[in-house]
Amino acid sequence: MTVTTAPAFGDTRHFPAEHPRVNYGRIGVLLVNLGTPEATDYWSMRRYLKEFLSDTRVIETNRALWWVILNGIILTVRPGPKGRDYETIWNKERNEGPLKTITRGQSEKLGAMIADRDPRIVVDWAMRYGKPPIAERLDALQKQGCERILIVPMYPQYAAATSATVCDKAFDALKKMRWQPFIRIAPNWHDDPVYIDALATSLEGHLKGLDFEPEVILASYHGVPKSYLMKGDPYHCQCLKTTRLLRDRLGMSEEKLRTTFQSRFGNEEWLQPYTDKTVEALARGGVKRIAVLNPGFTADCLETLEEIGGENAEIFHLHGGEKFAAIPCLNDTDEGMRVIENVVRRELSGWIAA
Ligand SMILES: C=CC1=C(C)c2cc3[nH]c(cc4nc(cc5[nH]c(cc1n2)c(C)c5CCC(=O)O)C(CCC(=O)O)=C4C)c(C)c3C=C
Ligand SMILES: [Fe+2]
Ligand SMILES: [Fe+2]
Repeated sequence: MTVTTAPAFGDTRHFPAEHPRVNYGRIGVLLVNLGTPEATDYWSMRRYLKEFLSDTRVIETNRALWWVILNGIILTVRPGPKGRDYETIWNKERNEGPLKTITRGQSEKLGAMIADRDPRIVVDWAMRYGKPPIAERLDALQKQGCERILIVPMYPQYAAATSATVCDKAFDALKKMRWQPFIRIAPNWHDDPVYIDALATSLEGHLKGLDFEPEVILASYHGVPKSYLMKGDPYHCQCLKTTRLLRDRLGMSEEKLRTTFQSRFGNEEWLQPYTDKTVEALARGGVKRIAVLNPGFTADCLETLEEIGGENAEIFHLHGGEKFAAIPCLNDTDEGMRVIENVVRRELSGWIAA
């Protein structure tokens, strides 16, 4: 049969009967965040931590030595207490971590926001560790006819331990595909004016809702070992730039809005100043009121809700601080969605009409 006009997506009328049915003509967008355990019990926590901490992009320590430390100590000692931490933030209604609930929400809202733009676009989401895995969602997008897929690592600042490992995993999956979709990777957006504006609007809104004015505001980012910076990872500089642009946008001084790094792991030196040590020093130094925001996290999770809203609030109060506010992440709020939509629309250019 001769095809005279381009078929609509999924239109298989022109396939000879003996050909397999193949969908085509669609464009996929895959939001990928870090991942979260499936449950808070010891074995679920252990499975999650094992997958996460076996990633050579996350832990760059000598393989043989790390295998002994991971299997001999960490996977025995850490799952129990960390599972109890997850319990405190768990979404009981959906029986999942908040990172998953929020990422799903972002994907659904983005789908609705760009459907009007081009009906060929399909939006989906995946997790680098745990479920749903990247390979499964890439496969599902391809089965729906996505010949082109934009992968969006959900990190405003690039780090090999986060953004690059998403790409590694996606390309591992592509290696097994006969008809590979064409792939684009969305770049990080640490200095995008839409992102800086969203952070500023969100922060101003939350500050207005407080019954106090913070003397100091910490922009706390997830840390990485200092050695990663020395090997050329741009993460540290991108975090500092985000805070600087936010400070400029809000007209705040360097004393008032400061960068810190949290979630230190192991004995190596990580990026400094450390959030917990800064919170303690501020309280000890007589500062009574602080707020902490997490510009590097696109979704609230253990590290923001429990570590900042729980642990660090406790440290502050324990050392004489009085008022502590943990500012929520952008999540799937209007401001947060504006940031994601802006990145996605820009990176789809050339694939969809301007
Ligand atoms: C040990 C090495 C780790 C590096 C390097 C690291 C970098 C890094 N992580 C995030 C974002 C998140 N990390 C989260 C949890 C988490 N991170 C580590 C370790 C490293 N992270 C561990 C072991 C854990 C699990 C909890 C624990 O055992 O302490 C999360 C939260 C996930 C959730 O389910 O809520 C996020 C998000 C970034 C952005 C980053 C480097 C830039
Ligand atoms: Fe982490
Ligand atoms: Fe730097």
